[in-house]
Amino acid sequence: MKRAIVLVLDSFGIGGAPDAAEFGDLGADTLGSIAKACAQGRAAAISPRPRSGPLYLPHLASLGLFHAHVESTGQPAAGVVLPNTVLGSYGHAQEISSGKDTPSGHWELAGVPVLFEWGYFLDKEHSFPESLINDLVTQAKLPGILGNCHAPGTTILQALGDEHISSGKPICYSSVDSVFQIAAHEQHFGLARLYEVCEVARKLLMPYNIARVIARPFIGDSPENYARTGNRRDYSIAPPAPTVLQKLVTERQGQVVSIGKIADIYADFGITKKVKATGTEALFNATLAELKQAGDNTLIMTNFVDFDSSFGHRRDIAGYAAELEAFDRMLPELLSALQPNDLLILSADHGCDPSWPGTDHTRERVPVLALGAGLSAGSLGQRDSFADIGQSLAQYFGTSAMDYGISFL
Ligand SMILES: O=P(O)(O)O[C@H]1O[C@H](CO)[C@@H](O)[C@H]1O
Ligand SMILES: [Mn+2]
Ligand SMILES: [Mn+2]
Repeated sequence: MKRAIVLVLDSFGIGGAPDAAEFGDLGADTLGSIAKACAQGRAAAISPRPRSGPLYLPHLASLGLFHAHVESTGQPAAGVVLPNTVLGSYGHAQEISSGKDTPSGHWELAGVPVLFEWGYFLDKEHSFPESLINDLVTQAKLPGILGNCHAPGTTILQALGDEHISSGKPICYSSVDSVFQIAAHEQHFGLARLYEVCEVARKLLMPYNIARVIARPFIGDSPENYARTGNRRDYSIAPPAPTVLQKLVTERQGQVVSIGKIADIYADFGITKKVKATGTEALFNATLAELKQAGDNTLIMTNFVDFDSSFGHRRDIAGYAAELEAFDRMLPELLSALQPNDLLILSADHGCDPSWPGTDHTRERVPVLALGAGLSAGSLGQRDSFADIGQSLAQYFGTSAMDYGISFL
């Protein structure tokens, strides 16, 4: 029986990208920076997850996480003792896609790097062309829009949430990513209405080559308590070539189970079942439940978005550390549910170093932690593309080969 589980810890980079300087990210290292802050006593948290002291990830360590990090950066993570033996194969992968965004990272993981340039809204103010705004206002029957700038998604709610509610104008914003994000209140504006507006925007943005429109619904009644909800929805374009997910479905009649926002990121291509869940525990439990009932030729792929959206972009080092430690505590249950021929892969789609200036992603290598399917314990070394994961999955499931990547199986 062939079953693979791919866990994408969104934004969990391990430094060391050879082209980091081109992105202004030389020295960015999500894991290393978190470990350093923890070792220096700068990452204590009280709520929602109390933590203090050195970063404690014993199960990820036994899968080779810190070994991979040392090989990626040449620096041991602060305050961490490397285990003498590891259970699985570990390596670090660099990205060949042009961007450090979520679709690029995920598509490359699935064997399809993004070698073209996305469109971007580069201006930090007045970011969107007037004709685009006019078309959106007309076609989606809006009284206008707010925002029209680069912004972190939480602070823009504090600034414009009240005006949004009183005017009925959605809040449109972007970042260094190829995104058009639309925030609107779930009750006052309406969730279904927000999704409709996003669909109109998705069509209008096709000529601009924008990777994603993102619906950012929120709740609350004042700037102090406006909060985004789990009803976020990402509208991606189709991957530029068939991913390993699609090949598994079409060539092997396999099943691909999306947990969290995976289906959104692949624009539903190659997905046979979608499971939504909000929060790291719920995503993890959904993964476990799917694993327990998965049959032959099944790929379960989960995106753990909170690392990125709740902690990385928020530059919340203690929160990121606490979330990693919580994830680590969940791992044994998954490891014990694996059957001998199952293939487990843990990786990430880009970095988002919470100690880095600004609030954007950081260009980094990602961990490749793999267990099962006859892999022996030890280093997989440097992987020249995230696509090595896609190629390995192609080999494992016996699909035709991907155009990119070298299998580590
Ligand atoms: O600040 P928020 O809304 O979380 O936005 C972040 O999320 C988007 C997708 O990763 C990026 O554009 C980034 O800026
Ligand atoms: Mn991401
Ligand atoms: Mn992000």
